[in-house]
Amino acid sequence: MAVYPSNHPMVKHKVSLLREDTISLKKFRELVDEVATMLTMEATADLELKQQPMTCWSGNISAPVLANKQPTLVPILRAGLGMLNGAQSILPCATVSIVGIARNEETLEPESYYQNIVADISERTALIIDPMLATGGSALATIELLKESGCKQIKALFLVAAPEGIELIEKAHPDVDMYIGSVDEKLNDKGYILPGLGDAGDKIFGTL
Ligand SMILES: O=P(O)(O)OC[C@H]1O[C@H](OP(=O)(O)OP(=O)(O)O)[C@H](O)[C@@H]1O
Ligand SMILES: O=c1cc[nH]c(=O)[nH]1
Ligand SMILES: [Mg+2]
Repeated sequence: MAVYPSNHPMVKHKVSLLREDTISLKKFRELVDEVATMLTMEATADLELKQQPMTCWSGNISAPVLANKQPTLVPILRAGLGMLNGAQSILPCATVSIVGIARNEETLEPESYYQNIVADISERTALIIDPMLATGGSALATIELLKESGCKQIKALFLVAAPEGIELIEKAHPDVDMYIGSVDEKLNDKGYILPGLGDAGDKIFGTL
């Protein structure tokens, strides 16, 4: 298991811009998309390659291409959809396995309402995408669902994560790698990340 907080200055800069209280819907969506793209680059830096013979303008060569099927992207509805375009810009042939989970805002427990996992999940790395890792309950439920479905390798990408959520995932699923835009300070008494972004789903979809 490894936790990879991004060290890229542009990721840090853009996550800081996302925190601006008066940010517009358009700007929030654009920044979510941009940071998702950069985290996907970081999370896919170890994709396996194989040498493939091909005919090039200068003759026959052997060139590196992906050795395996592209990952399946796993957006956790709703907010995870905001990261989908950015992730697909790096992985244009990635399949999409959608998981619908809403956190019960009273109990903070994840409530699952939809799932559609690709049939060949055992042959693909799953990249969970969700802007927020708070208590970790939603990510934990998603990881368990993916493993029950036969997934053998899971990575999870979050724009902002609380230490509480990271610890929960680390303990329960030490084989899952986490790529994080910013590790924030803590959760407040309502389970929101501080300083955080507020409710990411509401900000992406304008349901504030
Ligand atoms: O780590 P947790 O404590 O489980 O909280 C994080 C979850 O909460 C948010 O989704 P939310 O339930 O608000 O649904 P939404 O995307 O529809 O807004 C967020 O996008 C995560 O999925
Ligand atoms: O800070 C938080 C916690 C859960 N969900 C969010 O969107 N934001
Ligand atoms: Mg929400």
